[in-house]
Amino acid sequence: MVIEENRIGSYSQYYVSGKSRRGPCAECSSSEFGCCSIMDSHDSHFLSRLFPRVSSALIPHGLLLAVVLGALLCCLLHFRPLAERRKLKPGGHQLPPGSLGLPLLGETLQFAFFSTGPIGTPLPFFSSRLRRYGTIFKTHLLGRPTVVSLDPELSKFVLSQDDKLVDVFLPKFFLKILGPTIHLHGPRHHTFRELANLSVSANAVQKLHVDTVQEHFLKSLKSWQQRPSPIVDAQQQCKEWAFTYSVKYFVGLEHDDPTTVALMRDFFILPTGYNSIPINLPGTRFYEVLKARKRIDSTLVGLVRARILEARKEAKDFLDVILIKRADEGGEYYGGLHVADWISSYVLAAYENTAVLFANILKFLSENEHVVGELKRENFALRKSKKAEEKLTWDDYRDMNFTRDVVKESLRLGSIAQHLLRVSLEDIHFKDIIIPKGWLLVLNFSMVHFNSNYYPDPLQFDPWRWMDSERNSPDFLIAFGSGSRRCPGSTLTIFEASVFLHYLVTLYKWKRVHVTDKMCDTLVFLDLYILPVQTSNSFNDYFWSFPTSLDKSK
Ligand code: HEM
Repeated sequence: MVIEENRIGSYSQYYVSGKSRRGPCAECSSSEFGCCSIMDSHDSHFLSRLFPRVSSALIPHGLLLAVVLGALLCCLLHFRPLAERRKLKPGGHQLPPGSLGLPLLGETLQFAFFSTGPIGTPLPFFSSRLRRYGTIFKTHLLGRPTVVSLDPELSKFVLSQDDKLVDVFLPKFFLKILGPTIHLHGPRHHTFRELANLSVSANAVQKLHVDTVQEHFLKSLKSWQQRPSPIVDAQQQCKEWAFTYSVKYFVGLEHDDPTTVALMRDFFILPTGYNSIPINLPGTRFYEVLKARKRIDSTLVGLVRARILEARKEAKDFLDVILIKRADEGGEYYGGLHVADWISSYVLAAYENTAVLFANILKFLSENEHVVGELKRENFALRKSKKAEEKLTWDDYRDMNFTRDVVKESLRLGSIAQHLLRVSLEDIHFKDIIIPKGWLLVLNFSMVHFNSNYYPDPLQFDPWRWMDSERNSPDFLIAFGSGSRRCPGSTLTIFEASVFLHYLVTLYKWKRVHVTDKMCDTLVFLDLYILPVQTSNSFNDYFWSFPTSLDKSK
């Protein structure tokens, strides 16, 4: 009988293979199966190294013993971190409570099946463990021992340690889909952030986006209205709106430019790769995704090269901002492919999340008539103070308090970035907890947003809760992450969504006719019945006054 070792990743699986029931011992060539010397004297034997003092009396029950020992080994290896915990106790730090699940697999399957659910509801994987273990627990996911944090303090602490105690965790195949920019460090990351400040910080939004966002919206809403059917696939339209606006301000392409259309087709293919099997063979989804990625890169590199030749002096879009900085500083970071990759990262980060936010807002509003009433009150009052075609100013936006609260509440209840993944580069000590080096950290925000200690009656869509000044701080909502990688697009996002609501409620009457909450974490698919408002000042022209046949289809 031989016990063999089979190492997979950092964890070990051991299995027992009987060479023969009554045959010679594979190690010492003794004639009896399970000879005593295996246990007692052959130091080179794997089992004897592990269990040098096992009594020879047990040996006649070799098979049983092998099974028991095998199981014991599995348990020992599986609970190896518990041993670490014992070692760590003297220092006063312990691993958090929780279960590491099955050997190797851990709780990855439970995570895959139960960490999705309809928008605005707690995810079962997290809520069941929250009940059992509290806001910080250990588990084993994606082949790694893991600590899950539903605790805002720990999550913010971890995010403040980016590039020091932790690093972003991304499966390798994600980098192939998203491009290397998503994983920048050090000076390259600083340059990337500086560019973000120049183009989407609060200052930049005031200077660069106030008019263009509105012009783009009005064009898009008009095109919704010109469709043959008044029923609009809101999810798709929001995606197209958010995408075409990103492409406009990042590289200056108009929404109907053939290059925009080609880029949009390819960008919309990329997210289908997140759940694909990463096998790059013709006919697989992953292969199609990588082909789309290549087409995007070559189109963007072409745009960058053409713009370099144009050499504009004044920045009209993000690409100009980059190229002016390139001319000032030069340097290795500004090669065509790097610049193209920065742009594609921005476009991806900007359009995907914004589109989901818009669709979520529409869903929540369609379920909360009283909120729409208050939104109309605030926005019609503002519209009344302006001439018919006059655009909103930044000051108008600052006055749209309730509208912004609707956006924040939608970010809270519909948590878009459900969790961020990090890996620990060193042992991390937080209060009495230790997170050992090499462990995965899952920082979940949706459960923080559902925590009644922070948000009374958390499942209720209640924009008024944001009127409370204590809660009204940007730190309280962690929809945009925290620390050095906190989303640079937060101001732009809230501005865009507020403007979207302003024009939607003042120029259109609309109603939800169909919605599907698929079993996926961040998407809601809904159709809207949308009509232009005849007289934009009419408060009574409320959006429920639709043909009865449509009312029934709700
Ligand atoms: C609803 C809208 C949005 C949500 C919920 C969102 C959420 C987030 C979160 C949570 C992060 C942090 C990722 C991490 O720490 O690993 C992030 C990063 C980022 N976001 Fe957003 N985002 C949104 C919109 C935007 C927009 C409009 C832009 C573009 C202008 C943008 C650009 C970025 C970029 C470039 C990063 C990477 C930052 C870095 O690595 O330093 N996001 N976003």
